[in-house]
Amino acid sequence: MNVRTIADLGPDERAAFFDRDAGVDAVRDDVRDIVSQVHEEGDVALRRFAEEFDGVSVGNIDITDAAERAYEEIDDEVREAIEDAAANIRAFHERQVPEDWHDDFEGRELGRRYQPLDSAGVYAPGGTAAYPSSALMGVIPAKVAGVEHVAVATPPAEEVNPVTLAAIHVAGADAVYQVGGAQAIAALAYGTETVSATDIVVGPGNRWVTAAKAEVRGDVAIDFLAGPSEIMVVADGDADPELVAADLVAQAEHDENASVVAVTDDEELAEQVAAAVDEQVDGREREAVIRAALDNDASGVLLARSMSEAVLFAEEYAAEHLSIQADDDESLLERIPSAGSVFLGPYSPVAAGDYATGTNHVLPTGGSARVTGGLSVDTFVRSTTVQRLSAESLDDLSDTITTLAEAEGLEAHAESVRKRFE
Ligand SMILES: NC(=O)c1ccc[n+]([C@@H]2O[C@H](COP(=O)([O-])OP(=O)(O)OC[C@H]3O[C@@H](n4cnc5c(N)ncnc54)[C@H](O)[C@@H]3O)[C@@H](O)[C@H]2O)c1
Ligand SMILES: N[C@H](CO)Cc1c[nH]c[nH+]1
Ligand SMILES: [Zn+2]
Repeated sequence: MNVRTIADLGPDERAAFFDRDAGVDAVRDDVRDIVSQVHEEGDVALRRFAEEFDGVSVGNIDITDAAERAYEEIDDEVREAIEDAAANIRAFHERQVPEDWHDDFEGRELGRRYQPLDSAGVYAPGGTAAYPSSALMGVIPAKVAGVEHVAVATPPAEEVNPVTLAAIHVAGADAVYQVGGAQAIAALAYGTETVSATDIVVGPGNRWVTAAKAEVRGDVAIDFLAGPSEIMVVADGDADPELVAADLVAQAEHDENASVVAVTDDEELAEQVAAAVDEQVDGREREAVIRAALDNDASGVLLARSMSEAVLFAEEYAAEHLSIQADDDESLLERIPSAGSVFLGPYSPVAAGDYATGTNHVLPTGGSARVTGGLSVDTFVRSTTVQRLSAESLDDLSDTITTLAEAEGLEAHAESVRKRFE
């Protein structure tokens, strides 16, 4: 890997770091076509795409029964790890359950109530790697929120990954379908003969999955775009280059479209990180994927003229994962509010949050961390405001209401208030 200096990046090179949706944009037309075929042909299209994209001839699309069996059959050690991670994820998300409230505002009784959505569709990726952890991250918050029907879609295979199925069972899903990619998102959004349509479609995935969520948004609720993984490491000269490199390589391992960046003001550290990355990639099982991700226009080891420049770059990047490996990590964090999830200090590798701390790993990518956080209980609840006014409190407000109604030319609005006092 080469070290590049931020100040020397050309405008296009710089823009590439902040425009990370290019891979998703490139498949939008294909995905629109897949989504409309599923909408029109249902299960027939799902089976056709399973053959075409997954090389699998699917019998039963509904494999709900297989989840409990897989749970019984997997290794004890793996079952325990799933249960351990699930308990931590559940505990963290239980803290997020919003409470109804109401209060008296000078005679106006005002409140907010929360209700779970009726149903949710969770995508658990499984193309080039299996993602049991994503099944936990999608299903558990929905169930903690109180969603009655949670369905999971995961790519088809001769034998769907048993660990993913076991995780789906532990998380408490109500239905499991073997369908992957854009076609899975379309099925959860619109329904087919086998798959029930859901109120919201959530979960991470590759660029086809992500483009499909963008396509169905509007017809159905989605969480946000949680595409190919990203990491931004902000490091000072005291950071351990081997650890910085390890975190970059780990996220690069997800997808050739993943984006991984380290930024520092210390030239020696930058060179050491770049060299350590090269060493750590060699001979890995997913070496080709990692190398492709490292070659991305939005990946690199960057040298800043100061930590202030590094911080500004990281804030503009708005990474899915922000790792700060620097002495004054808390004060740097104050200056980088845009990130999906933050990892502070040398003992907080992103992999810890990926699996087991309890925080959610379904996180916004492509810069959308500027405006949204990750998956949470909030994703699965709707809020309603409620109000009851006394005669006196309506009287107190009536001049304000009628004056504004008349200023808007909406006489009937004003009249509906005056009528109460005739
Ligand atoms: N942002 C997040 O929160 C987050 C969390 C976990 C994983 N991820 C990302 O999820 C992704 C998982 O990717 P994956 O590929 O392993 O699994 P996946 O399940 O997302 O995608 C596999 C599916 O892609 C479809 N597909 C593959 N090639 C296609 C083509 N040429 N045309 C149309 N469809 C095609 C197939 O239908 C296949 O079933 C990675 O990018 C990873 O970084 C993101
Ligand atoms: N880093 C991914 C989110 O971008 C989550 C994950 C799942 N498994 C391993 N990692
Ligand atoms: Zn990961």
